[in-house]
Amino acid sequence: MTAKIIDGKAFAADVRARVAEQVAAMKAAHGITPGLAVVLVGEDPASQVYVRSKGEKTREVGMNSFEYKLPADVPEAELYALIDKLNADPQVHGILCQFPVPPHLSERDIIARISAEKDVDGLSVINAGRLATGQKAMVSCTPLGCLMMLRDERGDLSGLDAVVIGRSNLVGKPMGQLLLRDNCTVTMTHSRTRDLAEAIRRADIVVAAVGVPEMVKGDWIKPGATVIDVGMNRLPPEEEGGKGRLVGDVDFAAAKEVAGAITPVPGGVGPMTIACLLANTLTATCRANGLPEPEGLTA
Ligand SMILES: Nc1nc2c(c(=O)[nH]1)N[C@@H](CN(C=O)c1ccc(C(=O)N[C@@H](CCC(=O)O)C(=O)O)cc1)CN2
Repeated sequence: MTAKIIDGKAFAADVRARVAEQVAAMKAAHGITPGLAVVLVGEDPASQVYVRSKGEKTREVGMNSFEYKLPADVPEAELYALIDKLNADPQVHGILCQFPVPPHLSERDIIARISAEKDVDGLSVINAGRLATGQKAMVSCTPLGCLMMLRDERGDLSGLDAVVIGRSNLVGKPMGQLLLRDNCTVTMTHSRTRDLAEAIRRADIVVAAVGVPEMVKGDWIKPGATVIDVGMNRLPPEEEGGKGRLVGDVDFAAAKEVAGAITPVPGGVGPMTIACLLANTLTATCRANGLPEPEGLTA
C-alpha cells in the first residue's frame, strides 16, 4: 500500500482562500477589517523569513498587517509597552511575538503580557486552560492545522486511537486536547515512554512532534493509519557551505509504504501554521465584535 500524500501547501492555500472570503464578507456587512500585529525582536534569519511571509499572507487575505521590528537588545519594558499599546488598540485583533526571542527576554512572560483575546498563537495559560476545560479558546496554530487535516482525511474522529509523540506546550499538549475533544482515545507519549513502537502500532492516528529526525520507523505504523509529521529537522549539510536536508520526525520513505495517508516535510504541516494564524485572527475579530464564529476555521 502506498499512502496518500497530504498536500499541506494546497490545504493551506484553501484555508487562506476561505479566510479571504469571510474577511470580504465581514468588511461588506460590518465595515470591520481584521488586523494582525507581529512583533519581531532581533535579526534571526529564519524568523525574518517567517515574519515577512506572515505580513504578505495577512495582506493577501484582506487583513491589516502591523509589523514591528525591535533591536535584539530592546529592554523588556519597551517590548511590554508596545504589547500594552497593541492590547488597547481596537484596530488590532491578533498579536504575536515571533519566537525565539533573545535570551534576556522570557517567552513565557511575553505570552502572558498579550491579552488572551488577542493571543492568536493560542499559547497563553488562559487559552491553554480554556482548551483543556472545553471552553472557547484561541488554539495554537500548528495543532489546529493538524486537526483540520485529520478531519478532512478521516471525517468523524470519534473512537479512533490517536498517539501524540511529544508533550510541548506549542504542539503536543494542545494536540492531545484537540483530539480528546474530537472523541479520540488519546495516548500521550514522550522521551520516557517505555515502548513507543508498541503504542504507535495500535494507533489509527499518529502525530509526531518530538524534534528527532526520522525517529518513527515505518514498521511501527499500523497499516492504513494517518500520519501527521510536525517535525522540522535540518540534517547536517552533505557538502561544505551547503544547506542540510529538511526531514520530519517520521521515516517518510518507509512510513508511506504502510500508512493510509501521511504529511511530507517540507510541504505538510508547516504551511498550515501561517494559514491557521490568519484563521485565528479572523476568529478573534469575530469574538471581539460579537459576530458568529467563522465557518470551518475553528476547532
Ligand atoms: N510566535 C511563534 N513563533 C514561532 C512559531 C509560531 O507558531 N508562533 N512557529 C515557528 C516558525 N513558523 C511560524 O512562525 C513557521 C515555521 C515553518 C513554516 C513552514 O512553512 N515550513 C516549511 C519549510 C520551510 C523551510 O524550508 O525552511 C514546511 O514545513 O514546508 C511556517 C511557519 C517558530 N516560531
